Amino acid sequence: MILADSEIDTLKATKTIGIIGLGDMGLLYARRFSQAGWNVCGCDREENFDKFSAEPFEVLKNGHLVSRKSDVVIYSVEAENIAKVVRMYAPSTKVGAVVGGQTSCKQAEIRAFEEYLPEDLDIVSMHSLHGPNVDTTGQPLVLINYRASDASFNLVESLLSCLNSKHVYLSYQEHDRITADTQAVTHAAFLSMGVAWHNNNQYPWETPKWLGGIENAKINISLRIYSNKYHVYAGLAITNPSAHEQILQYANSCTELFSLMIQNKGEELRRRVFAAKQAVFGKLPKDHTLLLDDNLLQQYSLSKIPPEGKHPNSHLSLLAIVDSWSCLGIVPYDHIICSTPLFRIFLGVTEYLFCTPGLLEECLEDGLSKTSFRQDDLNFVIAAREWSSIVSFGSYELYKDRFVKTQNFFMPMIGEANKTGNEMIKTILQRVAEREGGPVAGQK
Ligand SMILES: NC(=O)C1=CN([C@@H]2O[C@H](COP(=O)(O)OP(=O)(O)OC[C@H]3O[C@@H](n4cnc5c(N)ncnc54)[C@H](OP(=O)(O)O)[C@@H]3O)[C@@H](O)[C@H]2O)C=CC1
Ligand SMILES: O=C(O)C(=O)Cc1ccc(O)cc1
Repeated sequence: MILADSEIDTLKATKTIGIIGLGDMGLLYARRFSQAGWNVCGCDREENFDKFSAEPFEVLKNGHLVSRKSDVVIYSVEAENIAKVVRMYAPSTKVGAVVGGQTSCKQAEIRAFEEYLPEDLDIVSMHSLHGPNVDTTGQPLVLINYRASDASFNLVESLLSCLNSKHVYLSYQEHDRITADTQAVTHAAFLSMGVAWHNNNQYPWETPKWLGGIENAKINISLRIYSNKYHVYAGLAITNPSAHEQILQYANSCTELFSLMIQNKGEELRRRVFAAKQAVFGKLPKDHTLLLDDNLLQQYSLSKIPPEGKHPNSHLSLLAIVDSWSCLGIVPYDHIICSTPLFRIFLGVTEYLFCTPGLLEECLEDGLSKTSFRQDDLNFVIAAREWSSIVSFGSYELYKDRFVKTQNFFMPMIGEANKTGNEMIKTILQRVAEREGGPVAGQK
């Protein structure tokens, strides 16, 4: 429960909030809490201490110093490091404090808390379902009351209320299941697009094949992911066992649909894709309006060449996501309350392809009869399989190696792609907010 303003003012005057890990998300939280009038302290690795001298909150040398004086401690470190870092600082936690974390998959985080925190400490975890450069207003923020008194939970919820996000209450198991369904597969698709372009030695904005709004969305989001730190995506996929299954299904769906196309098994392909369409989109109300359309996305192109004509495209990456949702029994609309901006865009683009009259038939026809996309689709299948095996090996090193190679390939365009992608996301999030009648959120 969010407390009354007067009660929050009392907490602000008496409680200290500690953030361990002042990277992108930790800094976002520390700055926002401090701007809202909370007493905040934080730390990063000791060797980074001097980087934070201009921050408007107290920066300490290490997590022991943060833990011993803070009434709320939030760990905001890499998923890969969570157990190691919690083990280090947990014994220094102040008596009576409440502890949480920001990692994107909660199983490993909760295990670390269970194992290393003294039993009398409360645990309330959280997850902001957006990146650090997105306006927090109206975005989903998951709160997990794992083991806490009402007073501790209310303290954490009241603290987080200054972000103006939409609070979603889940168990950690529900959280991990939903984020595997939404984030992990979304990332797998966009990561695979990047690797396929890289392996084909192609910058998609230089190739007239990738024309039009849907293609702009694919390119901008893929490059946006490759502009980030690899560990965010690695941690989220590797630490979440449900994600392995989803990503494998995505790779299998890509392989099987592509096999049907190259064998020219039109009837089987149509039957399978239309059954998937029915499973995923069949229950949408008659008056459902599409979130996205090709015209809206047309303007967000990285290409210097004016668009000319239309190129056939099988849209294998989008056919495969609907097929995998259908195979896994996932109805993505059930998870909209927990959606990240990228998931909404992926769903929006997919919905556009599947629900615009005639478009799906056209792309299946292209996939079956046109060969101009075969090489790209083959590379896409290989890339999806590669990501699936990297995740199932659970190797951060392999993940990093694959990610960074493709990141380097796109480096010359990352700055411009981020600018265009930011504009695109801003427009889309405004559209989401208008549709839902909520507060308008967007890119900062
Ligand atoms: N970025 C995103 O879009 C989102 C990320 N998350 C999750 O939030 C967490 C943080 O992500 P993000 O901020 O992006 O990542 P960053 O890499 O930007 O931040 C993590 C920070 O923790 C620091 N750190 C590592 N070990 C310690 C330690 N022992 N003591 C203090 N600080 C330490 C790191 O230092 P160094 O770099 O030197 O190792 C780094 O500065 C991750 O678990 C991520 O999955 C959640 C929502 C969105
Ligand atoms: O929107 C997305 O999917 C992102 O890529 C940003 C992101 C990354 C990790 C999270 O735990 C939450 C959001």
